[in-house]
Amino acid sequence: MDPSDQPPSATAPQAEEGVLLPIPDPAESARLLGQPDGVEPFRSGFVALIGRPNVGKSTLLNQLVGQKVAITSPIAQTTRNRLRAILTTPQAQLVLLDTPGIHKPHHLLGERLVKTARGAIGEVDVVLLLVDGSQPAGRGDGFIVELLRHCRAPVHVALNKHDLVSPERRQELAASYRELLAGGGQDADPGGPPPLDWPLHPVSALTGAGTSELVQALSAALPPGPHLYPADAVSDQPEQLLMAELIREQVLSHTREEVPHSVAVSIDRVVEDGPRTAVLATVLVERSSQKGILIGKGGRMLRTIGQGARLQMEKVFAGPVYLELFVKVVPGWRRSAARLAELGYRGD
Ligand SMILES: Nc1nc2c(ncn2[C@@H]2O[C@H](COP(=O)(O)OP(=O)(O)OP(=O)(O)O)[C@@H](O)[C@H]2O)c(=O)[nH]1
Repeated sequence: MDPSDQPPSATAPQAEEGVLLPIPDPAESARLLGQPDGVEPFRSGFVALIGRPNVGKSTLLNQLVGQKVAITSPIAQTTRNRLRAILTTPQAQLVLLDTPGIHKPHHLLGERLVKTARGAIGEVDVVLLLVDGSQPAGRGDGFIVELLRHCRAPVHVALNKHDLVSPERRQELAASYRELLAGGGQDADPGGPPPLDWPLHPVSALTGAGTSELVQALSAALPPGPHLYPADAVSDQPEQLLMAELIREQVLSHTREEVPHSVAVSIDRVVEDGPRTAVLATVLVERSSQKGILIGKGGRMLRTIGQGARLQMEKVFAGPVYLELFVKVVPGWRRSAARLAELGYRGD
């Protein structure tokens, strides 16, 4: 007999039946987590920080966790790796994913940055869209709003850099973002997508103004849940990655446009040498002219970079650091997928 004629066995999966999952009920979750009645449950979860380059994502992360976990720079596209910063309050634990600014990719590294940012949106409990609130809403903001329109997680919008704006102008700027979310205000196409009611939060990542209200709103949007990391953790980033980022930050702040986008740092060795940590690292550039700039006259530039990075490392790792820096020319490293993967710039 043809096996396909046989009746299905009792244990065979019944594909057509499907499974009905219960809709999450916060009160029920709180009860299961052992929360007494009337007490707000502890909440925890993942928050993706999304925004155009240079809107202040790294500055906000550092401000929220109260210490340096991400590098910042006035040059766009500083953030390359997805970083988890952890913020624990008495009410909640927020695990924040820093994502590279969303922009149009120009080369392989650019494509990976965008892919990492898009990937983060699908995996989180809340999305925080950060915009430069010192400027009216523009087309770039519209692009990201459309990207986020169908995301499953609730979206909150932080209007950053409010310290740069006079109180009168703030209303005007906030209105431009409200209009963007509403679908273009009076000119809106009646058949267009429905308006979005994402909450707006004015903040200054630089001064910290408005950030505690923002944390409260984000915490309330998380599901009830336990601590995901120890309460005193601020980052799950491997130490060596942070060391490399601190060196890259110094390169970005001491050199001009000729160098920044073509620089990567690899940490070659870390040795615990008594009370101090010895770090050997290589700065990779694409052209020998860039190597010349980085080393500087009589090695002066490299010394300045090394000194700055060492001081930052000593702050972050709370102890003396000995840092030795090398510079190496690797032509076209930005375009080489294998080299990117080796340096930890993952596309997945
Ligand atoms: N005045 C002011 N400047 C800010 C604020 N937040 C960030 N900045 C500045 O804006 C610049 C960019 O900040 P970053 O935090 O590096 O921006 P980012 O969004 O992480 O940038 P990418 O890594 O390119 O995606 C830096 O010069 C910051 O000092 C703010 O609230 N007020």
